[in-house]
Amino acid sequence: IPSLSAGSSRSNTNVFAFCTATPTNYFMVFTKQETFSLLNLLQILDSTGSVLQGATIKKDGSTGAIVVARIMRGGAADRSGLIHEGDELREVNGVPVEHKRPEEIVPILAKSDGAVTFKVIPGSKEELEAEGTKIFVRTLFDYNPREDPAIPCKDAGLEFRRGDVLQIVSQEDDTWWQARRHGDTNLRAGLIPSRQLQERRVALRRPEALFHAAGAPKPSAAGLRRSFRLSRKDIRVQETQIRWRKSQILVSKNFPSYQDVVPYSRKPGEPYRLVLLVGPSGVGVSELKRKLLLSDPERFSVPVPHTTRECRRHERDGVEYHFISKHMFENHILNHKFVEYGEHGGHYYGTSVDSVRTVLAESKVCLLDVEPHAVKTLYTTEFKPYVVLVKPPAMEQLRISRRRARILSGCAHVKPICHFFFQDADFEDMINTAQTMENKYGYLFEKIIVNDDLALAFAEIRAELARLEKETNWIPKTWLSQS
Ligand SMILES: Nc1ncnc2c1ncn2[C@@H]1O[C@H](COP(=O)(O)OP(=O)(O)OP(=O)(O)O)[C@@H](O)[C@H]1O
Repeated sequence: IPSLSAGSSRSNTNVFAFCTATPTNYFMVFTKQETFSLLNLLQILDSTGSVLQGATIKKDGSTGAIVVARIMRGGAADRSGLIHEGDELREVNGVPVEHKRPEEIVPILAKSDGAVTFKVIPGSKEELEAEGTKIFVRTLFDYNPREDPAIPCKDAGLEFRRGDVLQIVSQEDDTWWQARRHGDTNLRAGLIPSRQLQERRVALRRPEALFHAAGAPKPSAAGLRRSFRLSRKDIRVQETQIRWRKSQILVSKNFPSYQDVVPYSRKPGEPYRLVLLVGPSGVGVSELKRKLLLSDPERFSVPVPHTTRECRRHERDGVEYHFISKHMFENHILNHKFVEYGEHGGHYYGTSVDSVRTVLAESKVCLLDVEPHAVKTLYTTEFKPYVVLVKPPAMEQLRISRRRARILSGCAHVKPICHFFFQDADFEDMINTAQTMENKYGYLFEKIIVNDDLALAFAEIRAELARLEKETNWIPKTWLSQS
């Protein structure tokens, strides 16, 4: 029997039968058309006995006909090229299905012994060519089709974890897209909720961040930062807390579900991506940063902060700090030169955008810990920030791991003062703040690290940063348009 291309199978010639084999040993047989060109009898066999693999059916609301709702990209039905979305099923194994519901048809298919015969009227809808148009997204939520009551077919769903990169292979349906996990050897696509569906679903739920806002603005004992040198150290604590209060109430109206991404590989000589560490006060951001710096000072560095305080005898301008006048500092503020700035003990401290550029120009990986609202300033093509959220573990683990840890408060330039052990209230505050950060800024975080055991958290972040240099990165598509 001559092997025909999939496209020619839909021609209306008087084909009696043909057979084609795919790598999965999948066969299609067309028999003689019964009436005229549009009515085909299609027999599908496959070696595993599963039939119509990779397609879903539905009852057409207006005509009552059973139609093929979706062809899963890369699945057996898709590869056959013989059955298409919109095709009408008239018979299955000789049983008329016109007035049946889809759930009544499934048992007929299940009873089949390896081969099933369909009588199909090809639909008029032409398949949109998805080939060649590669759309990639980073997922911003976990999805399990088994737990989704709305999905039309749980078996056709694609499970994913937050942060996975998916290739979207079909967006023809407004509510259910088809996607493949990037790098997955399984070519068959799965159903995922479309952006529109997911964002509408989340918006309809009560936003958790709003929920937390009710009891949120509780000043934290761990609220003070130590310095600007090796940690975020406090920057106008009170103002930050006020800002947080507002931001918790003004929860974003958007709940991004997928972020459009494109592959990116750093070219030799190009600066490294800026590494931004974000996390609630006391969670261990400074500790992780300090460990990274100590582990490889040739590779990692931090920007030199600015201050208006006096230079001490052992200090050198441009090493510990850039010492500048109050007038100049305020000028820099007005000219938006700082990523973050604050006041402590009557002096200003701040990290300038230029000091970040200086580190990157030295071909080092620049580590910077910032409040989440400051990330947006650096979320540009120039810096291509890799943003990590450091989260606390659950209360029980916090109590155990921080048994001997002390809250570090004060300022490094006054010598770190560390006196208080963490209390449950500090842990609660840490957990709530991390949750609020995730709710509000989740789409910015490329990696979330839970800092339970310090050694493990450090090993994880170090491995992640090493991976970043070796593997293809996925950066927001918007950064391309900026350049
Ligand atoms: N996983 C951990 N296990 C035990 N102790 C930890 C862990 N992570 C951090 N710590 C300790 O918790 C305290 C606070 O950590 P750190 O100063 O790094 O927090 P931070 O996130 O930088 O907050 P801040 O900027 O307010 O100082 C320190 O004493 C640190 O040694």
